[in-house]
Amino acid sequence: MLRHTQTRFFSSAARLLSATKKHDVVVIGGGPGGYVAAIRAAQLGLDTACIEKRGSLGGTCLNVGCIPSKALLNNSHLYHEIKTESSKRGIDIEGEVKPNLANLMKAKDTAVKQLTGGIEMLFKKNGVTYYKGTGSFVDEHNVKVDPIEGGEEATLEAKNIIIATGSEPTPFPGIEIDQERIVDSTGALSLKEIPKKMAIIGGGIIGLEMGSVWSRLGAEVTILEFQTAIGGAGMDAEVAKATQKFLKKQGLKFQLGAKVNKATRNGDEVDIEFEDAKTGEVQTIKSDVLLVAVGRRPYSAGLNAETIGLEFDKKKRVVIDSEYKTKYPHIQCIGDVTFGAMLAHKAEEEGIAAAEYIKLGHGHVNYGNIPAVMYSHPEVAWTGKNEEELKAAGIKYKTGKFPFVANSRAKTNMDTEGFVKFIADAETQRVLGVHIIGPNAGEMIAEAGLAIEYGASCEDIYRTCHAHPTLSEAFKEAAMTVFDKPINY
Ligand SMILES: Cc1cc2nc3c(=O)[nH]c(=O)nc-3n(C[C@H](O)[C@H](O)[C@H](O)COP(=O)(O)OP(=O)(O)OC[C@H]3O[C@@H](n4cnc5c(N)ncnc54)[C@H](O)[C@@H]3O)c2cc1C
Ligand SMILES: NC(=O)c1ccc[n+]([C@@H]2O[C@H](COP(=O)([O-])OP(=O)(O)OC[C@H]3O[C@@H](n4cnc5c(N)ncnc54)[C@H](O)[C@@H]3O)[C@@H](O)[C@H]2O)c1
Repeated sequence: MLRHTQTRFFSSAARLLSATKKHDVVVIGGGPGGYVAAIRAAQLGLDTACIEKRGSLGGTCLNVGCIPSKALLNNSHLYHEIKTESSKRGIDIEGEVKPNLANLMKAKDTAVKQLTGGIEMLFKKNGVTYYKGTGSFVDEHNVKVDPIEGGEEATLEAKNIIIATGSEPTPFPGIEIDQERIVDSTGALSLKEIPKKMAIIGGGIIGLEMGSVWSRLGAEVTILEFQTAIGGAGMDAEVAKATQKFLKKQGLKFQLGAKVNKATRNGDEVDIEFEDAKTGEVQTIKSDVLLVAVGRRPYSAGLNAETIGLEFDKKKRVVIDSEYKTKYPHIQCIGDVTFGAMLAHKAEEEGIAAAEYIKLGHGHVNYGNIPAVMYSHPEVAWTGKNEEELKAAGIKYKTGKFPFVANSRAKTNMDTEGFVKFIADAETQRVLGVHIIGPNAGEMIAEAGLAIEYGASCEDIYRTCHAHPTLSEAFKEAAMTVFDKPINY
C-alpha cells in the first residue's frame, strides 16, 4: 500500500515537473491586446507564451465583436443599397432582391475564421507559444494552464506577465439573457431569423451598429436610451444630433430619456416596460427580439487574482501605473480589463507599449488621440477633443465645417450625407479635434490622427495637396473654413 502511494506521489510530481515551462513573458488572453503584446514581445527577442481559453485567438474583437459586426454591417449595407438605390444609379434588377440570412451569417463566419486562424499563423511565424486553456495565478511568478480541448495542462514560470483578459457585456439587473429572444451583442450577431420588431436598450455604439444591421434587413428597430443624446461617451453633441437625424431617416426609432424598468419574455415576444425619466410616464412595448447593449465591464473571472492580491478599482478595472504595471512591477495589464476606452486599437497600442516597456524601458500611447469609429452608413468618426471637453477645460477654440454635399466625389457617388468638422486652437489654429459624419469617415479619421500627432495647424492641412476628386478634399476644405473661406462652398 505504502509502495503504491509512493509511486503515485512520484509519478504526479514528475508530471508536474515535466509540465513546468519557463518563459520571459506570459500573456494571459489572446485578444487584440494580448495577441499583439505577445507578437511584439517575441519580435523583441523575448521567449513569449500566450494563454487563451476561447478556443480561437483574437478575443472579443475577432470572434464576437469588431469583425463579425463589420461583416454584417457591410453586407447589410450592400443589400440595402441594391434594394433602395439601384434604379436611381441606372441599374435595373429583375426579380426580388432579398436577404439570405444563412448566407450572410456564413460570410460573417468565414471572415472570422480566416482572421482568427491568421493570428495562429502569426504566432508560429514569430515563435509565440500558444497554450489553449484558462490561465490562473498560482503565485506572482507562476501561472497555471487549465486546458481546454486540444490544450495541455502546464505551469508556466514567467519573468514577466501581461494580463489582457478583456471585457464582457454589462448585465441589466433583472433581465435574463437567453440569446434567443433577449440577447446581448453576441446573440445579436447570430439571430436565426430577421425579427419583425427589435427593441434595443442602449443607444451607444453597439446599439446603433446592430440596430443599423437589423433595420436594413427589415426589422422595425426602437432604441431605448437613458440619456438625452445617443452615441455613448465621447461623441461630439452636434455630431450626435446629426447622427440621430440620419439614422431616423433610415427608419430607426428613438426613445431618449427612457428608463427601462423591466423586460420579460412571453413565448415568442418580449414585453419591455420603460418610463420617461422626466415625466415618469410609463409605456410598454412589445418586440420579437430585445438587445441589451448598456456597455461592457472588465473581465477577470478565473484569473485567481485574489491569490496575489491584485488591486482593482470600483469598476473592477485592474489598477495600473503609466507603464501598465500593477502593484507588481513584473505584472502588467492592458486593454479592456483596465482603464480607458474599450476599443481594439487602444488595446493593441497598449500591447505594443507594454512589450516595449519590458524590453526597451519605454513605450508610447497618446491617449489624447485614440480614434473612435461607428460603422453605420454614413460612418461617424472622431479623434482628439470635442467641443464639450474644450469648454469644460476653458480652452478657446474655433470650429470649421464642410459638408459632403459640396464635395465632388460624394456628389458623384450619390453619397452626400454628413460633414467634416474641425476644432482648432483659437490662436494657433493647431488641430485639437476632428469629427466626421460621412462616407468612409473611418478611413479619413486617420489623416486627422496624423495631424494631431504631429501638431499640425489647419493651414498645414490646407496647404497639403489632396487628390481630386476624392472625399478627402472635404477634409482639406473643412480645415480651411476654420480660418478662411472654403473654395467649393
Ligand atoms: C459587438 C462588438 C463590436 C465591437 N466593435 C469594435 C470595433 O469596430 N472597433 C473597436 O475598436 N472595438 C470594437 N469592439 C470592442 C473590442 O472588441 C474590444 O475593445 C477589444 O476586443 C478589447 O481587446 P482585449 O484584448 O482587451 O480583450 P478581449 O478582446 O476581450 O480579449 C480577451 C481574451 O482573453 C481571454 N481570457 C479571459 N480570461 C482568460 C484567462 N483567465 N485565461 C485565458 N484566456 C482568458 C478571453 O477568452 C478573450 O478571448 C467591439 C465589441 C463588441 C462587443
Ligand atoms: N465601432 C466600435 O468601435 C465599437 C463597436 C461596438 C462596441 N464598441 C465598444 O464596446 C463597448 C460597449 O458598447 P456599448 O454600446 O454597449 O456601450 P456604450 O457605453 O457605448 O453605450 C451604452 C449606452 O447605453 C446607455 N445605457 C446604459 N444604461 C442604460 C439603461 N439602464 N437604460 C437605457 N440606456 C442605458 C448609455 O447611456 C449609453 O448610451 C464600448 O466601449 C464601445 O466602445 C466599439
